[in-house]
Amino acid sequence: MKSSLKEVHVTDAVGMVLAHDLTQVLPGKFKGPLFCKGHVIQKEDIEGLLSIGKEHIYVMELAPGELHENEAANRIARAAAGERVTVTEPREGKVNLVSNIHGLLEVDASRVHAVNQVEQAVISTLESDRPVQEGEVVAASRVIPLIYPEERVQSVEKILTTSENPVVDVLPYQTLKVGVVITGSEIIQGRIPDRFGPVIQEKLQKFGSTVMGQTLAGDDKEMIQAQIHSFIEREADMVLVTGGMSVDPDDRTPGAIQSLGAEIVSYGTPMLPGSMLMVAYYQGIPVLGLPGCVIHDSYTSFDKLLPRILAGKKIYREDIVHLGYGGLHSC
Ligand SMILES: Nc1nc2c(c(=O)[nH]1)N[C@H]1C(S)=C(S)[C@@H](COP(=O)(O)OP(=O)(O)OC[C@H]3O[C@@H](n4cnc5c(N)ncnc54)[C@H](O)[C@@H]3O)O[C@H]1N2
Ligand code: MOO
Repeated sequence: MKSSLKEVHVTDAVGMVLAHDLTQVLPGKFKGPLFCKGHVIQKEDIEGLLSIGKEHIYVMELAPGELHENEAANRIARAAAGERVTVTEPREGKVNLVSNIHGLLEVDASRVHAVNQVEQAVISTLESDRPVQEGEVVAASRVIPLIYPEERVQSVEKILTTSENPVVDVLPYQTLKVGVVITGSEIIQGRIPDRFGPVIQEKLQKFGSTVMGQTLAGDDKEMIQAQIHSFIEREADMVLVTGGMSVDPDDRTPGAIQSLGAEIVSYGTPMLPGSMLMVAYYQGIPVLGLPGCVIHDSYTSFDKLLPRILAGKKIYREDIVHLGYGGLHSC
């Protein structure tokens, strides 16, 4: 590095980079750093420096082509952030990316990996496709040394901006009208009360969507199909069919969805619980078969996929395949 030290009067030092830690000594009370090496001197620091007798300090002069860690981290964060993400002020060389909304985090993992290949550049994120809250820190950037070559920041910026899609953004949830078809002879005959409806209602409400209606179909394939059709005619944005997803002769849900002529993305997922889930699209509308475990397991493949669907993403076979790795929650 070509940076050098220069002695300056503190009143001329605003915006300059402190070259070493500055210790404050309050006899009998405190001894410790007032400012650390690398601190960028602010106007409001001057009085504190003068009050401990520091009229002159050593500052670090950056040579052309060198950046202070704060500026480097800031440039990386800005190049990564999408429109629903706010970049915070640098603190100790780290910049946070904060979600502006309650939504689904979208991270391009391949570009994150590529940035982290650049020597001593860091971008760290939460996992993609995860629900995040407004104000939640979703990613952070930094560089390792105090002084960092600008050309490396330029390489990072190039990687981050290779596509017009940002590397880190948050998708808002859409408000969907959801039709619910409850299967099971024990429910339609009133032998046991329905427990699926309230669970679904609560799960949808968390993301701002609503149940437009709920019907009972027993274990009758034609009735299940007719009720799915009826919801779609009434402009449902999604239909959920509950129960009857397993291998017993009375489990009619997969067959009913299949013989509608729906595009079946998957019957079965490699996530436990929730392995008996079906994801299909009929006339472009998501139709899901929900296995019994959704009632009693708090986190299943349905909970994993629902936020994606509500954020307007289509579920592909590859998304289902990827549920297995890290997808063992219980069995
Ligand atoms: N031989 C196999 N058996 C099972 C398998 C398998 O692969 N091979 N998979 C197991 C898994 S995993 C699950 S999950 C369940 C899937 O169950 P279903 O979706 O078929 O659920 P049902 O049989 O319809 O119901 C299970 C249980 O929950 C009660 N239920 C269902 N709906 C409601 C409702 N709306 N309200 C209240 N209670 C409801 C139902 O009465 C049953 O007691 O299959 C495993 N078996
Ligand atoms: O679909 Mo069962 O789906 O894992 O508990």
